[in-house]
Amino acid sequence: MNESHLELVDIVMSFNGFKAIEGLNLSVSKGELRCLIGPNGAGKTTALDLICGKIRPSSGEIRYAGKVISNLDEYQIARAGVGRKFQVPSVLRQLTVRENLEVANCKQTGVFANLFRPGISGRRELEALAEFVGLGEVLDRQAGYLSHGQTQWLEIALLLAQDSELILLDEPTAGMTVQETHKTAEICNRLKGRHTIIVVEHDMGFVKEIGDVISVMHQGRLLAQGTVAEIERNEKVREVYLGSMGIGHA
Ligand SMILES: Nc1ncnc2c1ncn2[C@@H]1O[C@H](COP(=O)(O)OP(=O)(O)OP(=O)(O)O)[C@@H](O)[C@H]1O
Repeated sequence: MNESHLELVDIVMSFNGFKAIEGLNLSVSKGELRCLIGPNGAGKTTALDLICGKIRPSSGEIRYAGKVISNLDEYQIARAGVGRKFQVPSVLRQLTVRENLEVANCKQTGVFANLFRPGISGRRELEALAEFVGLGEVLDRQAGYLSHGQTQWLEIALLLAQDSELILLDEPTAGMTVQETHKTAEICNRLKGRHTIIVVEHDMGFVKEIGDVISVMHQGRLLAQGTVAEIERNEKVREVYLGSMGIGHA
């Protein structure tokens, strides 16, 4: 767990002179699930945009699996194993769940290698993956007819089908019911150790369910980092984000 899988080193991101990220340093270990929290405008989504190559830093360096990726194009970073789930789903609504997974998986040779032992037929693996995210019963349903929660889980399954080693989730529970949020936490917890995951979230109940280490951003920088308990106690974090009532009430 100690090997650094992703490193952001002195990152600055300037939009026409406005510094959305101003000297961000972040290191995430292999197999770790890191929660990224902070007030609106702190730079969390921009940080994910930088990691997946949607934008390039004005200065600084991003390293993934020991290699500099901040000079690569988005498709090259995706090919290197970085998968991003956006707030707006990108599933193919006309296709079934099964077909969506097949499309996501078709370019890979090591079928679902991260999740399931080799030797199982592609069909079995695909079904096991659907089961893993709770979509086993709706494999042949058109994606356009899935519930909001199911659509989000399909998005996560698509990243797994692409064999993404580093998974970036931007507010995965937005718009979910309490039950759906809890189920998403279960999925995230089961992925720990097998994938490196960064989750940007405002739902502090969810963060508490999944977070081992939490990084708090404020004004484009890292304000604090630690366990849920440490973050809850941190005066600076309470001041800018959590208020005085504790993380459960943020
Ligand atoms: N393309 C852009 N051009 C100009 N400013 C931008 C751009 N993208 C982001 N910003 C600004 O950078 C700052 C950080 O935005 P970002 O979306 O990363 O914050 P965030 O922490 O994800 O906030 P939220 O929790 O509201 O999603 C904001 O002030 C935002 O307006």
